[in-house]
Amino acid sequence: MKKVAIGQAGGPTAVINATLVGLVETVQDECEVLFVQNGYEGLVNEHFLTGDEATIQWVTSHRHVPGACLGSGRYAFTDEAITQAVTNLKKQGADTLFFIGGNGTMEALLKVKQEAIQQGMELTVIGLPKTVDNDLGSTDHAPGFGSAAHYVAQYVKDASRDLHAMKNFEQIRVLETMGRNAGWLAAASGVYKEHPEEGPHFIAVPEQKLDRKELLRVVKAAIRDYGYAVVVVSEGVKWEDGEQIERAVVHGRAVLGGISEEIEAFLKEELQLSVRSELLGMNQRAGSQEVSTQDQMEAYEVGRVGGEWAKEGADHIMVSFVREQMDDYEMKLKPVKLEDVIHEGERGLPSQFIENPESYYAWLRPLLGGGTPSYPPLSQRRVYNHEKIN
Ligand SMILES: Nc1ncnc2c1ncn2[C@@H]1O[C@H](COP(=O)(O)OP(=O)(O)O)[C@@H](O)[C@H]1O
Ligand SMILES: O=P(O)(O)OC[C@H]1O[C@](O)(COP(=O)(O)O)[C@@H](O)[C@@H]1O
Ligand SMILES: [Mg+2]
Repeated sequence: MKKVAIGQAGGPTAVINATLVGLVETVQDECEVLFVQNGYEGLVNEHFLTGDEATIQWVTSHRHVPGACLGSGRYAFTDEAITQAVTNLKKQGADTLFFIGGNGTMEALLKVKQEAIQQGMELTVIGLPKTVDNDLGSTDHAPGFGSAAHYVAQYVKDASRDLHAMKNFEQIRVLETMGRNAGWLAAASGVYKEHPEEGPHFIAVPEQKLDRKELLRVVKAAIRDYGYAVVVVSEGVKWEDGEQIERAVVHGRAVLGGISEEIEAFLKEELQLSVRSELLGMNQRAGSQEVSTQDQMEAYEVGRVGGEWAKEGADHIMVSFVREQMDDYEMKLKPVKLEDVIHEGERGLPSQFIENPESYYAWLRPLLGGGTPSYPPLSQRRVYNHEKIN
């Protein structure tokens, strides 16, 4: 009987547990299951949970629960730690290792495979994708992103209504999204926009440097035409002459954020209007109230299919999504080599999607589940009080 170790690593999502449940339900009859707690740290420090009946039942009760029920986290997985991880897996008698995670997780998984080869251990490794940033390479998208995109788009649509209602008091809102070096999430903020007066009016993505003149031009035009302006900025955006803003470095990884505050200060100074910046918050990645039904279904399938492929002998691959047709979305999965995923690095928003947002929205819509209810246009009566803006 195979012995399968399973862990989750990196930032959690609203649907990462669905992938775990899909996998566990697929392998539990034929394999012994060993859960790894707290990401790669659990492999090194032997935070294992035996997959007995009660534990399996507890894990599978998380199918619709956000977070990462095994514990995830970020951990300095050094070469020494990797050697220890493989030694521990050997000690446990595990012959297969699954990790559910993003680009960092896949890189670590391949390192574990290479170390196992060094130690003469036969270890199958399989990666199951998750990301809210959609920066994972060699796949059309990954579970977690659709829900996060829906969350951001709905938030921005509603924030427009909030700000429009208050425009005699506050005129500009700057909303900062997650995404690290990739603009997929920030760019998704416009997918539910139905009327020109609705926000977002300006979106800044990390793939392009932020031009002060252009920002000012668009914000002024929105204030002039609609009386208010909504700006969306991805946490990884740099000014044309600036660097990425790092709030901290933890285990060698930068915690990004703060560009929205700088934009707030800039626009206040330039326009002498009331401006508020806001971080959309950590629930972008794991909020359960905005889960996309498509994303939830796909997350489970990724786990199920990964389990099936392991039974058929797959090794050092990640389960990935392919899209064959743009206009008729059908979920299709295929194995890709971990080396290829890693080789691609952090995948940014393609320039054709930046230049043509409608083509991006067409690509994105199938991943959002039910989408959003339609709102009527904002008030047609223009009673604005910003003579300063011309
Ligand atoms: N280059 C690497 N070498 C070894 N381990 C890594 C590497 N990158 C990431 N990891 C491990 O994988 C974990 C998950 O990666 P991280 O980048 O945090 O999230 P994600 O997998 O979502 O991109 C890290 O916390 C770390 O333990
Ligand atoms: O504060 P942290 O640890 O950087 O977490 C926030 C980050 O986590 C993420 O949600 C996801 O990161 P990973 O998928 O790479 O783990 C990023 O978008 C965001 O930058
Ligand atoms: Mg990552």
